[in-house]
Amino acid sequence: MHSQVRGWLAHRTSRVDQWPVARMVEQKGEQRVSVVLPARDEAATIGQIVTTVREALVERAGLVDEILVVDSRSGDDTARIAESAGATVVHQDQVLADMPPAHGKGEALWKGLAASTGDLVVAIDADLHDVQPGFVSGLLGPLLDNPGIAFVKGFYHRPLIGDGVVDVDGGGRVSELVARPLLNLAWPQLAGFVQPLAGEFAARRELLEAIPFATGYGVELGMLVDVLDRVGLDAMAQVDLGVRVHRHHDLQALGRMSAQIQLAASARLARQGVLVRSPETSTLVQFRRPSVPGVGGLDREIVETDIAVKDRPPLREVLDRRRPVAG
Ligand SMILES: O=c1ccn([C@@H]2O[C@H](COP(=O)(O)OP(=O)(O)O[C@H]3O[C@H](CO)[C@@H](O)[C@H](O)[C@H]3O)[C@@H](O)[C@H]2O)c(=O)[nH]1
Ligand SMILES: O=C(O)[C@H](O)COP(=O)(O)O
Repeated sequence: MHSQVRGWLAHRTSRVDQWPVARMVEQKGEQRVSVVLPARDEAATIGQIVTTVREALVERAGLVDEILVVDSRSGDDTARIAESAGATVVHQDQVLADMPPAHGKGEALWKGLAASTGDLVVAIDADLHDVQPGFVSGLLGPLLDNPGIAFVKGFYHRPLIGDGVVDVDGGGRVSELVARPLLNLAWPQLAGFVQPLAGEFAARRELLEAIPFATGYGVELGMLVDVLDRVGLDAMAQVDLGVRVHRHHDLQALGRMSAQIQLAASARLARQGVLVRSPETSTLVQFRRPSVPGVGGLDREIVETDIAVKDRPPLREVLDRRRPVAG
């Protein structure tokens, strides 16, 4: 491991219990905090997450000022449940609605940044079971404690849960098989992040508004690379949040997620001059067991998926272009 990374790990890694809510409230002062939850078809979990954050951190502690759920084209009751649990809900395509729409988690997060108002923004995935208030206060800890920190990523143990069997550290398959090897190869300064794809992070608004956002599932890896580029490793930190349990996707869906992450990485490698060019789209060919026996030598169904990840520009540039010119 790079010696800079070893030093960073020692100085910029902390645990959730080092950041008690009461102290965070004192250190918050006049700053405003938004919790943003991108959510697509999360009716099963969104109500519980919003209720936990609202009761513990908005009403009891006063640490959080705004809970914003970005409904990312859900086909279920996500928006209604989130609203009844006390969140403000915006629909992804209705924020900056005059811009051509884009898809996926990164788009939802970018729209969430545009629609929220906090000086500090905390993002939490909406498919989590058993979210604790410490997820939010822990992520805020390093930001509130040290003005030199601009970005904080969560990490945790990740069980893989299936059919009554629990593999205590078997989760995070895309993180282990795609993101980590890619980061170690191309951006070894980021090798100290225990969960590079964690959807749980916090940052200062001015930083988030200054970087591009990859749409889709490229957003987490793209953000780590862009934040490193903008503020350097010493302004980044990570916090151990304990254990995180979420809904698992099947292997084919994880393959499509991986393809989006690779595209976001390749766009950044091209921007940094490492690759000569990066494709804007690609096709992922996957093979599936057919429901009826296949014909000829290939006993598989061929599934082709268009993979497209584009970068939303830094939000600040978009907002500045819209500001009325004085005089
Ligand atoms: O079109 C979409 C797809 C997902 N989501 C939301 O994004 C979050 C994470 O999506 P999910 O499908 O649950 O991703 P994971 O399987 O948990 O994937 C991991 O890896 C992804 C790729 O890096 C990260 O974006 C995730 O945050 C991280 O948890 C959830 O709240 C989703 O509802 C959207 O808002 N819009
Ligand atoms: O973050 C990841 O690596 C993917 O979301 C896969 O997670 P899982 O292996 O826990 O389903």
